[in-house]
Amino acid sequence: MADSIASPIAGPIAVTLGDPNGIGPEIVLKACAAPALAPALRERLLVVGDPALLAREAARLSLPMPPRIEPLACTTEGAATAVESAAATAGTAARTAPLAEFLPGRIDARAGHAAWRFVVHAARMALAGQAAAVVTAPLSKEAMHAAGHDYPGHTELLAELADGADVRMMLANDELRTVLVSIHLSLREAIERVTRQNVLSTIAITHTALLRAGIARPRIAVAGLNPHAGESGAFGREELEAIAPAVADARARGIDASGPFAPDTVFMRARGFRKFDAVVAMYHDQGLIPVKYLGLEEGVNITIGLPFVRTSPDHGTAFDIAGRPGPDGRGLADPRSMLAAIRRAAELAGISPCAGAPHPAGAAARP
Ligand SMILES: NC(=O)c1ccc[n+]([C@@H]2O[C@H](COP(=O)([O-])OP(=O)(O)OC[C@H]3O[C@@H](n4cnc5c(N)ncnc54)[C@H](O)[C@@H]3O)[C@@H](O)[C@H]2O)c1
Ligand SMILES: N[C@H](C(=O)O)[C@H](O)COP(=O)(O)O
Repeated sequence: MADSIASPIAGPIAVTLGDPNGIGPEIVLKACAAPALAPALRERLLVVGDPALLAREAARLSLPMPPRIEPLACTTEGAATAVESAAATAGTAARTAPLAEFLPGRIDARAGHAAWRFVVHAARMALAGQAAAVVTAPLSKEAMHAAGHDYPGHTELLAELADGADVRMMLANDELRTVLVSIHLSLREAIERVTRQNVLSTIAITHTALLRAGIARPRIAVAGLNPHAGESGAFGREELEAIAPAVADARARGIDASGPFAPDTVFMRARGFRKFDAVVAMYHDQGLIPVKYLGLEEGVNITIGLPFVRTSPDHGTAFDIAGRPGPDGRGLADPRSMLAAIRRAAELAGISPCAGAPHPAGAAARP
C-alpha cells in the first residue's frame, strides 16, 4: 500500500459515484462543493460516473457540478454525453436505462452494475498510474450481486483487480485505527479465520501500512476473540492456540505487537493513540463498531495492502434517506465522512489536503 510517500503521486484523485440510487451522488457533489475543501485539492478530484445523473442531482440540491468528470454512462442520457471507448461500454449497453428509471432508495441491478463499473474504471486508472488515489462512494452489495458481480464489497473487488493483493480493511478516525483479520463473512466463518497465520499476516500488513504512513515504531494491540480474551482458556482456546502465538511470531520479526487483550476494553485503551497506533480486531463488527460509534461523520475506511491508495466513507448507501429533500431542500446526507475520505486519500498519496484551506483534523499523514 502506498500509505504515505516522500513525493506526491501524480494524477487526479478518482472519486467514484457509488450506487446511483444511494446517497453517493449527493455526498460526492456536497464534498466537491464544500467550502472547507482546499481549492487545490478540489481541482485534483476527478468524479468517475454518469454526467446526466450528476446533473440531475446537482439541480435537485442546487449544487455546482464537480470541476472534472470521467464520464461513464449508466443512463441513456449519460450515454449521449459520455465519450467512452468501445471497450468501456462493451456488455453494458443493455443495462443502460433512462435517467428516470434510477430511483433513489431502490435496490436495482442496473444501479449495482453502474457502481461496479465506476469502481473498476477508477481502480484501473490507479493501477495504470493515471490516478493518484481512489475514493469510493458507497455501493449496495445487494444491487451489485443482483447485477452478477459476486464480490462481498469493494475491498475484495479491488484486491482481485490488483492481482490478488493480500489486503485488509482499516477503519480510522482521529482517535482510533482498527484493522480486521476478516471482513464480510458469517460470524461462524470469521471464527474459523482466526488462525495463527491470518492473525500474523494482519499484524504484518498493519505494521507496513503504519510505517509507510510515517509512524516510525508502530505499536499494535491485538484483540482477543472471546470474552476477557479467553481467561486463560476458560472461555475459549483461540487466544492460546492462535492469537498469542501470532503475536509472538510478530514480535520475533521485530514488530511491536502485544496482546491478546480483552476485546471489550482494548479500544478504549487505544483511543487517542496514547498506547497503541492500531488495534487488530478478530472480525468485522468487533473492529468497526468502536470507530463507527465514535461518529460516522469522521470515520474513513482504508484498504491496506493494495498497490494504490483507496479510501471511502465509513457508512453505506443510506437508501432510507437517499433523494429525500430534508427541511431546507438540500438533502439529508452528511458529506463529512466523504470529505474525510478525500482528505485522507490525499495525505496518503502525498498530496497536501489542506493547502490554502483549514484542515479541521489537523495533524500529519496517517492511515
Ligand atoms: N463502502 C461501502 O460501499 C459500504 C459501506 C457500508 C455499507 N455499505 C452498503 O450500504 C447498504 C446499506 O447499509 P446499512 O444500512 O447497514 O448502513 P448505512 O451506513 O447505509 O446506514 C446506516 C444508518 O446511517 C444513516 N447514514 C449513513 N450514512 C449517512 C450519511 N452520510 N448522512 C446521514 N445519515 C447517514 C442511514 O440513513 C441509516 O440510518 C448495504 O448494501 C451495505 O452493504 C456499503
Ligand atoms: N465493512 C464496511 C463497512 O461496514 O463500513 C463496508 O461494508 C465497506 O466495505 P467495502 O469497502 O469493502 O465495500
